[in-house]
Amino acid sequence: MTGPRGAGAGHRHGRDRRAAVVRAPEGRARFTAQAPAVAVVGGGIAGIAAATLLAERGAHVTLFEREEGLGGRLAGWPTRLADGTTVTMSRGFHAFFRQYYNLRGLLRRVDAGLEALTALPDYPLRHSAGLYDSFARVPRTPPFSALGFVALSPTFGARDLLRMEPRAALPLLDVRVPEVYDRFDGVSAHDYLSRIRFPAAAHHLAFEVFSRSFFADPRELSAAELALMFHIYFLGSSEGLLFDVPAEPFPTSLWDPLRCYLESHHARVRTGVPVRRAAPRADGGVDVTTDARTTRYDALVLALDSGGLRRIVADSPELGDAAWRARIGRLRTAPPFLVSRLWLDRPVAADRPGFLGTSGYGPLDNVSVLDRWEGEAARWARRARGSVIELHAYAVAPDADRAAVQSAALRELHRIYPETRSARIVDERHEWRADCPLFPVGGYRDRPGVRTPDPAVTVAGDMVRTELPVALMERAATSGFLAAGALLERWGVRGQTLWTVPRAGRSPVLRRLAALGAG
Ligand SMILES: Cc1cc2nc3c(=O)[nH]c(=O)nc-3n(C[C@H](O)[C@H](O)[C@H](O)COP(=O)(O)OP(=O)(O)OC[C@H]3O[C@@H](n4cnc5c(N)ncnc54)[C@H](O)[C@@H]3O)c2cc1C
Repeated sequence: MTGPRGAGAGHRHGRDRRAAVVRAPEGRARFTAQAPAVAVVGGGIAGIAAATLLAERGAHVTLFEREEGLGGRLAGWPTRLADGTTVTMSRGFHAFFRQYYNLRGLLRRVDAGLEALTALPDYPLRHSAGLYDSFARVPRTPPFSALGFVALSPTFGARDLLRMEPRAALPLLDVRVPEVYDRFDGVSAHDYLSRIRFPAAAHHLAFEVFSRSFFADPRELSAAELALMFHIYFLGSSEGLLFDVPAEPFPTSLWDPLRCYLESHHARVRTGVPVRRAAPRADGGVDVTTDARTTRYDALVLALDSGGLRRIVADSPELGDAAWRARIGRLRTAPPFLVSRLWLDRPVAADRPGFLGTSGYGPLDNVSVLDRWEGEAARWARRARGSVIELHAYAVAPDADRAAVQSAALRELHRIYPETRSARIVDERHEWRADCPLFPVGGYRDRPGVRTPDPAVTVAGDMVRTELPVALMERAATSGFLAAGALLERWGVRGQTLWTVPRAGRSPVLRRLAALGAG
């Protein structure tokens, strides 16, 4: 299925010459007569990707989203501040990495030059013990990226390097999906890193930040997910750890244009409409039930967060088979997380980066200065002569006192950017949610693939097994295209050409080294 870039493979949009193309099975360009009706449930990235491809091919698509707006975890909604301004609240900072080829392909449908995205120049990390790491000067092409990071990072001293257990680290040089799960899904990220004897400071700084970005404590996270992440973002791709962020709030930059695009392809977008149940029909179709009615569709894409998928499957006793239903029932959701946004009456120091990953600062995982990159926040900050700050705290204990966590995050902000101590909070919003998937040790076998026992029903979302090296938003987009493609294939219509970072270690030298580790 994969091969080098070639005719019909689509454009390679990144800089990595080894990025892999995944061609869809051959088929008609689109439906002509008698196009099927398809329901897509869930209006996050996965559902939007699936609905987009199906609608482009001429299917009659209805996209159901429970919330009032599209975007799922990247939805935005208006909120009125104490000073009378209406702004857009969201869960804020999301890094759109350069190796997110399929997500970028989705966005290019409405923004060919990706002008709605703006680059952040660095990904600095700071530890409370005083260590500071930066990826800005690190070369982007492996293995120089890893070597450069080690050479430039104050977290790797010569003594640390000598203590490391290189043999245990070698498999990181040749990560393949799904083999990485066979090998490492039974080990926690924490135990694996301890085995490598990663220098404690680097462990805290780089890996804890990474692992917590998966909303999990490293003691719970599968080492396979961590190894995969290492491959995608670091050793397996020459795009580097560079990323972009939307230059305006998510609805303006992303969802409003994509909704128009869907509607221009005759898709019906039904926001504020939760789907309650689905039931297979004897004629091969599926009945989809909302609070108002039950409607027959020829096929169904379930593009939900893991809790939403569990709920619908639990309430739809005829869907799939017993084994599949049991696996869905075992899917887990990561602990709650907090996104706090503060509108302050004074600016932060001019040299503060737009985004800073943090470690060792209590519950705080990162700090964004939103007005550095989001137009709406920048306009508010200019008018108020202030700043807009966002704090993220992931993997919070479910029974934690939430007000205390919010106060602790603010105290840590004061430590990191002391000039904020004297700032007055003009207004603040605190979003507590728990809708990210958890990838626990040994959990891979339970995660659903795109296909289900019922050929008329497919699944998409960032918890789905795609057998490709993709994660987070890119897994959502990729699985959405694959879920739509699996339906199109049945009807002899072509799916989406996809791209991924290389599907194995990049160079023969690294692969040979990795083979030593396997011995
Ligand atoms: C704070 C935060 C920061 C993040 N940062 C990054 C980052 O920097 N980089 C990155 O790549 N990823 C990041 N992520 C992860 C990213 O947000 C997700 O991977 C991605 O948005 C998942 O998309 P999805 O479509 O799979 O799921 P979702 O966005 O959760 O979409 C599922 C949709 O289904 C809807 N739904 C549920 N039940 C029903 C129902 N019964 N009927 C109808 N609709 C229903 C939900 O309302 C939701 O809109 C971050 C996530 C969070 C929360």
